[in-house]
Amino acid sequence: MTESINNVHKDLFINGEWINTADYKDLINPATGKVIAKIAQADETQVEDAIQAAYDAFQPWKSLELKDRTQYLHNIADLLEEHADRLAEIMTIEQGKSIKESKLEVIAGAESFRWNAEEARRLYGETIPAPNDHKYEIAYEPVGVVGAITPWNFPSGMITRKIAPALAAGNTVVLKPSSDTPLSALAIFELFEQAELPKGVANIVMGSSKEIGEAMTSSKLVKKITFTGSTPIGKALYAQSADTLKKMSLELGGHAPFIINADADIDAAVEGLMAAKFRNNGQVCIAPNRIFVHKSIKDNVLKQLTEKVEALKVGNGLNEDTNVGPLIREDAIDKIKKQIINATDKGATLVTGGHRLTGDEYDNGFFFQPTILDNVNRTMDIFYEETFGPVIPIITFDTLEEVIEMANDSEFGLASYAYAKDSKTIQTIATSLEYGMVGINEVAISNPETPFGGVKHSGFGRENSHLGIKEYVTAKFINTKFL
Ligand SMILES: NC(=O)C1=CN([C@@H]2O[C@H](COP(=O)(O)OP(=O)(O)OC[C@H]3O[C@@H](n4cnc5c(N)ncnc54)[C@H](O)[C@@H]3O)[C@@H](O)[C@H]2O)C=CC1
Ligand SMILES: O=C(O)[C@H](O)CS(=O)(=O)O
Repeated sequence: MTESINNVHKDLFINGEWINTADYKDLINPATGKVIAKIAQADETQVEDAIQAAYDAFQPWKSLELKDRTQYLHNIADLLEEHADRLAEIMTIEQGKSIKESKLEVIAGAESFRWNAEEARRLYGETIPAPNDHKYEIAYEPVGVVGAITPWNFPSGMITRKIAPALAAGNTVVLKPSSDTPLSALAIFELFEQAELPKGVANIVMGSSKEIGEAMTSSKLVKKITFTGSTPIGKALYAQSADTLKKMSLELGGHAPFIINADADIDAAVEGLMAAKFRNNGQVCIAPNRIFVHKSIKDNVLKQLTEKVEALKVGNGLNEDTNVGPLIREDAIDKIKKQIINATDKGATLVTGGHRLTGDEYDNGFFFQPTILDNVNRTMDIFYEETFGPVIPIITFDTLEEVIEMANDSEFGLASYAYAKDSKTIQTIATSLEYGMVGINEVAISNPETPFGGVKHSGFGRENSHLGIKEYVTAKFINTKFL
């Protein structure tokens, strides 16, 4: 286990060189609570060096012939696939998720590099009808240096879905990965080095989030910030970027409603809910967080769900039979416990779970029982706060109008789901939900081909798909008069 961790670089990668620092910070394995590595912490000058390196690399990278530029991305995709087992092990050790999920995430990252390499070749400009002696054109041009700040819940996927389109469109990047999961990012950068990506095209700095965030947002050289993480930090970065007027993509919190209508296929709904809710132990911004069940089918749904939840195997993600790993940190357990206590104090029923798992089997890891709460209502914090953990709150409803109103009663607007059969009901739900994504009788809503992103306080901008790469270009209008 320690070999894969020991062999990863722990330093900054700036202008094609591994750079050490004066300060190194402990990294914890959430399944054991033990220190597994010491990670370089950049000082202010080193962050500026990374931004400058990306700036210097921009013109040559942007000017490469497209087939040459995209070949680098194809090579990176090959390397990600080749090293998927090692990258997955590193991810599970630092983040906790099951090894199967980690491997799928790395493979999806390779797919992201391939998709964007292909899509870069279709970043066609446009011509607009113009007078005979004029030509009106739109050309899509890369924005320049991109500052990317990523979270810990998808330590590899969040990086690949940002860096792949940025590089494909001709930009250069400075990445600040989450301080909870830097090793997956560093292992990816080792592959960039192996792919002989030109110096400065991709740089990585770890250190104080606040200081690096401030350096990126205040820099005149950085033209775009792409961020995935919590809504308060997203808002802070938005405000900080006002002075330099950066282009931004913000993929923030979610609080997905999951509606099970009276006519739903209950087996399919329960299966979809289990898959979406317990992926990465609920630490997913598109995880179902408020489960609205029609009162006529509640008992049946609850029975099936309880059996499945109680059968989940919680443990170290490295064990092949683990379904659900630990939470990321101690404070994640505190947040969930607080929501559960608040809900039960106000009348919710604890159907199963509700407690931290301790004892030899769980080391000193951050393990929590998969939990179901019944009789949840709007007086409870869990109705409005993002949970980011293995808790299923059940809320019953009577009419379609009532459930749509409740589902939309959230400051968030990222993902939403509904299970129903009647086509008019489906149409009403799909058009009425105020969310960036709606899954109908389906929970797989994140693919390289399809747009991912939210509305309201879940942020703006889209990742993946033909829209995702457009977030990394500007549209230039060229008006030529022929003399
Ligand atoms: N949308 C999503 O996928 C995510 C949502 N969250 C939500 O946020 C809650 C808290 O999780 P955290 O890890 O604390 O999220 P966070 O928003 O603090 O962390 C996300 C990233 O932002 C960085 N960051 C933190 N403060 C910053 C600052 N002042 N300037 C620049 N970068 C900064 C972090 O180092 C990390 O790289 C979770 O419980 C969950 O509700 C967290 C992670 C991902
Ligand atoms: O939590 C997220 O940011 C996403 O849900 C990850 S994924 O579902 O697109 O893989």
